This record gives sequence, structure tokens and C-alpha cells, in this order.
Amino acid sequence: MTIGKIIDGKAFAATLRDKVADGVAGFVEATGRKPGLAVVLVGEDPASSVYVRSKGKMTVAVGMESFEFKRPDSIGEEDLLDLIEELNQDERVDGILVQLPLPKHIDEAAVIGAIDPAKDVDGFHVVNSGLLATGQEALVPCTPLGCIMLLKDELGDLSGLEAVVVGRSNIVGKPMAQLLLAESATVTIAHSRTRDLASVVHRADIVVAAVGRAEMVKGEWIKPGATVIDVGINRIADGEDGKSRIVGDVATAEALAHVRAITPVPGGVGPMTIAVLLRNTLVAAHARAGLAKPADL
Ligand SMILES: Nc1nc2c(c(=O)[nH]1)N[C@@H](CN(C=O)c1ccc(C(=O)N[C@@H](CCC(=O)O)C(=O)O)cc1)CN2
Repeated sequence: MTIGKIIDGKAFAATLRDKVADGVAGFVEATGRKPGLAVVLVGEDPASSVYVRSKGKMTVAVGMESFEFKRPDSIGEEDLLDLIEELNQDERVDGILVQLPLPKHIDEAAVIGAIDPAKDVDGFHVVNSGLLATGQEALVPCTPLGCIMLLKDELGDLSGLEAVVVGRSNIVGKPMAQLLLAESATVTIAHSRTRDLASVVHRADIVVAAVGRAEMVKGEWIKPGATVIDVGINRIADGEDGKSRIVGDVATAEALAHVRAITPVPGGVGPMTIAVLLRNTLVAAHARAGLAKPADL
């Protein structure tokens, strides 16, 4: 039995961060200032706090300015919108990111819609999703852009390949499908109501699993030689000692016998998310300064 390749997202992300650091040095030389990223965290969700801390550290590590804004769960929507407006006007800030999820009493769409699209380094604003959908230059959501980078690195030209995206979220599934379409793949979006998901997935040369359900995509669903990108990060109880571990949306151990290549969880897509965020911030900084974006990004 042959075993598929494990795609090392951690190593790819480290190389991307090095390229961003080089690009930042060039930007500082050209403009006399550092690119700046503002991250807004509402509440104290432990996972979100870890991601925000990590974003701050990596922002500084590539030579950018990091601005962190922590607000309590109880913040009102108007106050959050006022903060966003301040950041929109702040010349030191090239990128604004509001860590998701937000507390239930805050309208996520209203907050994202208040971010200046030129500073929307998450690529979630409708202006950026519209630009992406119509094939124009846009700030693109970090996780799907990271997935495309890994796929192109593994497969080269994606043109004509059959791709199935499992999941239809605005953050991953929909932009992922748009990016694959832009690469001339033949794209299907499957979701919780899709009939006979196993046979839909079995058609695919590329499977992107982004449903948020632990190991839902089974190994036998995968067409031999397919490439699988696992976006899921699901914490599950492991054994009797009460400890937990993280698994993806794909049953990786089973899938390895079928795939050409697969991203692991952890260490696959996750690390790409923050590396692409830094890349997007540098791209936004160049655009705001009227400079062309560095060629290798
Ligand atoms: N405004 C945003 N909110 C959220 C986003 C986003 O892109 N923008 N994505 C996720 C969280 N996220 C970054 O914000 C993120 C998730 C996972 C990882 C990561 O590196 N994961 C590791 C495992 C981590 C662990 O052990 O818990 C991995 O997969 O190897 C980075 C960033 C939701 N919110």
C-alpha cells in the first residue's frame, strides 16, 4: 500500500513569512515607515486570545507595527463601530482585523462592513468579496488564499481539475470556490444538504474540507490520487484521561492510503492563515502608499 504525502503547512508558512519580512524591509526603505496591523479582540474566548497573541508576535517578527485593541464582551456595537472608524482614519494602520467570532449581541456583518475595504486584510468586506467574485484585484480571505498557495505548490496548474469544496461559509467555502474558479478548476460546493456527499467527494481531484465536523470526510470517499486540503480544527476528547486533541474535518489516517497529498491537522492550513494575514497587510500597505506589490507575494 502506498501512503500519500503530508503537506507541511508549517514550513510553507515560515517561508512565506520570510518573504513578507523581506518585503517589509523594502517598504520601510521606500516609505520611511513600517506597515501597521490593528487587531481587535472582543471578549475572552481562549482560542481567539491565543490566535490574537500569535498574530501580534508574528506581526512584530516580520518588522511590522502591531496595534492590539482588547474590549470586554459587554461592549456595545456603537462603541465597536467607533473604534473601527478611528482605525480607518489612523494613517499608521494599513490593516484592520476583527477577530471572529464576535459576541452574539453584535452584528458581525455591520462591523465588517464598517472597515475601510482598503484596510480589510481579512478580505471579508462585501467590496472585497465582490471584487474576488468578479475576478478583480482584491484583498482575499487568508485561509482560502493559503489553501490555494499550498495546492499550487503541490499540483502546479489547477486548470481543468475537478474540485469539491465541502462547506459554504463566507470565510472559507465561498471564497475558496471563487479562488479555484479563478484557477480554471471545475468547482462544486457541497454542504450539509448535499445528497450522497460520498460520491460527490469521490469525483474530486481536489477536496477542500471546511465544514467544522470532526473527521466527517472518510478515507474511502477520496478518489485515488486526489489532493486533500483539510481546513477543519475540531477539538475532541481523547480517551479516558479527560485530555483533548485537535483533528480536522477529514479522517486523515484512513485518507492517507488514498491521497496523493493531504494537509495535516495541526500543522497544515492553520499556520498559513496568519502568514497570509501578514502578506495581505503588506499588500494593503503597498496599495495605500501607491506602490506596486512585491512580485513574489
Ligand atoms: N478575523 C478572523 N477571525 C478568525 C479567522 C480569520 O482568518 N480571521 N480564522 C480563525 C482563527 N484563526 C485566525 O484568526 C486561526 C486558526 C487556526 C490557526 C492555527 O495555526 N491552528 C493550528 C492549531 C492551533 C491549536 O493547536 O489550537 C494548526 O492548524 O496547526 C491559526 C489561526 C477563526 N477566526
